[in-house]
Amino acid sequence: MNDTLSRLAVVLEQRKQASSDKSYVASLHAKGLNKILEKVGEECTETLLAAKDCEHREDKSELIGETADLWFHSMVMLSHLGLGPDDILKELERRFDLSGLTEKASRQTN
Ligand SMILES: N=c1c2ncn([C@@H]3O[C@H](COP(=O)(O)OP(=O)(O)OP(=O)(O)O)[C@@H](O)[C@H]3O)c2ncn1[C@@H]1O[C@H](COP(=O)(O)O)[C@@H](O)[C@H]1O
Repeated sequence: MNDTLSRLAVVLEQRKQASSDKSYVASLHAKGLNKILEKVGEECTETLLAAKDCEHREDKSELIGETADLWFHSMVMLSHLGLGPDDILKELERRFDLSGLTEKASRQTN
């Protein structure tokens, strides 16, 4: 697994036991799944707006920042539900070399 993702996953697990006053991640876990999903939704919208904004711009830093926020909050969501980046990476690995068009066609014949 990517080293940064795996290190972040370890920190997110540790933060389940941390105090909400000292940790943003702990405060999200304490507020519960609905709050976490609200943050994922917000970050998703902000990412879409940043992508649209930077389409014809050289500087893509805003999109990079918003996508990092989205990935981070998605990881908190997964961690809250007992999953981690390795579960998602395994699924992407399974799909490797499987054309999206072939996969779609196989669903339509079933
Ligand atoms: N990668 C991140 C990360 N990315 C974004 N954020 C926080 O996510 C929040 C994003 O919220 P918004 O942009 O919506 O801004 P906001 O208005 O402050 O948010 P709200 O008040 O609406 O919740 C900000 O507080 C950011 O600081 C992150 N907070 C933590 N991490 C990682 O998680 C680790 C543990 O963090 P703590 O639990 O805070 O120690 C850190 O060491 C980092 O590695």
